[in-house]
Amino acid sequence: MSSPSVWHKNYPVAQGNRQSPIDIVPHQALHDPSLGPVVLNYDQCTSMNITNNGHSVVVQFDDSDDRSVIQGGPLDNPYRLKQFHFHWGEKGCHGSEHTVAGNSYASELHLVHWNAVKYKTFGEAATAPDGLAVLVSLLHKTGDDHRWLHVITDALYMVKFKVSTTVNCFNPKCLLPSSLHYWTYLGSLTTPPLHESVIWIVLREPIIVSEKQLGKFRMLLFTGEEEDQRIRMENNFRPPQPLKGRKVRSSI
Ligand SMILES: NS(=O)(=O)c1ccc(O)c(NC(=O)NCCc2ccccn2)c1
Ligand SMILES: [Zn+2]
Repeated sequence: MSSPSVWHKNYPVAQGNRQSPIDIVPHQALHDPSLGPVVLNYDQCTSMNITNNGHSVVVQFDDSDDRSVIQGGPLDNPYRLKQFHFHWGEKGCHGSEHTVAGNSYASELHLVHWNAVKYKTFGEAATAPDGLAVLVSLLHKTGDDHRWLHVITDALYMVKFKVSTTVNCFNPKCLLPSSLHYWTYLGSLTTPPLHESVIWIVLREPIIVSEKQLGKFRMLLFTGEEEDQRIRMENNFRPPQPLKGRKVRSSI
């Protein structure tokens, strides 16, 4: 598992001008009245499987048509939902990738979408400046269980190693906060290949999850069943990157 500090050796774009994540400073964000609400049209049944890919746990969706899309807000086209995944720490309130006024959260959910109007495949979109849109939900650890996150955390024991299992009819809308107020800025993938192709939409309101639910993410392994070394999957987050003059806009 290579660490973020050495990524620039193989991926020079790691030191580029629109890298993610960033620290969001709310009072420095520009309120842009032209920014409308984000609209989520997620079809109930396009989820397919949940996979431990050795870097995170990913729920993949059928993106062969426009049944599950995000549109509006900063987006000029509808973007198709392809997958969602999480980033988390090893304890406490560290583990999110984006921070807010220097404060990090215990975990962060990324809902990854691609611009299927302008590009033929996800791979092509992933290298285009307006190719991807990632919707972010910050996970705040307090006490109570999140009533829907357990659907995911209860499946994690099945993907402890680098394997996949099916997940039917999971609508990720249930993992979002009640308010869809957001900050938005132009950035990149937060893992190699770090392509600068992401329009980031970070929801302001965190969702509340429990220590128990977070603990289930931390029992995942980076390693496969056949490997003799067992390395716990934790701290799979990149720290905030330089803003390099970018403006963060807010929807309210
Ligand atoms: N974290 S993120 O920016 O939302 C994001 C979204 C879609 C992606 O394909 C990726 N990156 C990704 O899949 N990279 C290939 C697998 C990988 C993941 C982590 C480290 C090294 N390689 C990141
Ligand atoms: Zn991510």
